Amino acid sequence: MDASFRNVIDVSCGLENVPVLIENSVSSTTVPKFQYSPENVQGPGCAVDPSEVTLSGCACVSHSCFLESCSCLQNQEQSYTVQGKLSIQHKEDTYITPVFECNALCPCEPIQRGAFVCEYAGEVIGFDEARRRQLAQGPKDSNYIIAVREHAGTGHVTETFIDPAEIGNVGRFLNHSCLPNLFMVPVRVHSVVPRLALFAGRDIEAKEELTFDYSGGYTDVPEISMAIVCVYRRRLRHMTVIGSEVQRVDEWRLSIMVT
Ligand SMILES: C[S@@+](CC[C@H](N)C(=O)[O-])C[C@H]1O[C@@H](n2cnc3c(N)ncnc32)[C@H](O)[C@@H]1O
Repeated sequence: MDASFRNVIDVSCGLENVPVLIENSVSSTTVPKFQYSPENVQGPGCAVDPSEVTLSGCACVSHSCFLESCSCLQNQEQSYTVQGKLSIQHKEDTYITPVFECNALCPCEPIQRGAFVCEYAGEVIGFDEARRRQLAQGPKDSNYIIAVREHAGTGHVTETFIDPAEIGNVGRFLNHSCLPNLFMVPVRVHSVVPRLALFAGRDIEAKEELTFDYSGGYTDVPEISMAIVCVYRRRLRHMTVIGSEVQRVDEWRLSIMVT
């Protein structure tokens, strides 16, 4: 990394895909104190929370909407090229036209195979703390601790324990399936601590529940998966490495759907 940056400080606190670094020539006292937000937030006098979905979605069922029929796109000319770049049509004496896009209420866009879906983010804890929390769980409590073991070619094993039970992101709501549509990959960005990223293992249509295999495997072959459904409880214990017995396999309190 460029030595002219204070690579210890990511001003975005990990909220951006790439760290926002401070140049070493900037004195630490002049680094502005502000809460970094990658998106607009509602401030005083703003009647509409910008993070809320306030535009209705289209009713397109195809995977790509057409200008003529898509209610989201109808207010504009073709805004993007087929390569996904903005169509730049600046002409003299014309105003820049706003862009309307499909949104979370539109059923038109499947999640494509290989697409990043979300992170399984939470408190990163040590083995002893993970075991302490695990042992403190009652038989009916859900287990959120994911243990990931990475085996380096040298024989070195790295263990990471992430618990989103008290502090965590949307990943905490994902259920286990032996026939999942997501798979987990440790990703390192700016830290030796891996981030647990979930990617689509196949194209996922609207309204499908998002699941991953807690044991770390991935198969989308139904015949193979059905054969291992009966060992779900044992697999779950294996997944957490440090031991978790799911007592009620019929428990479905919450699930995530693609909308
Ligand atoms: C990471 S949480 C998943 C979200 C959880 N269902 C919730 O509502 O918060 C893991 C817990 O969900 C439950 N769970 C996950 N997958 C399940 C499945 N396929 N069948 C029944 N329960 C499941 C188990 O209680 C497990 O300990």
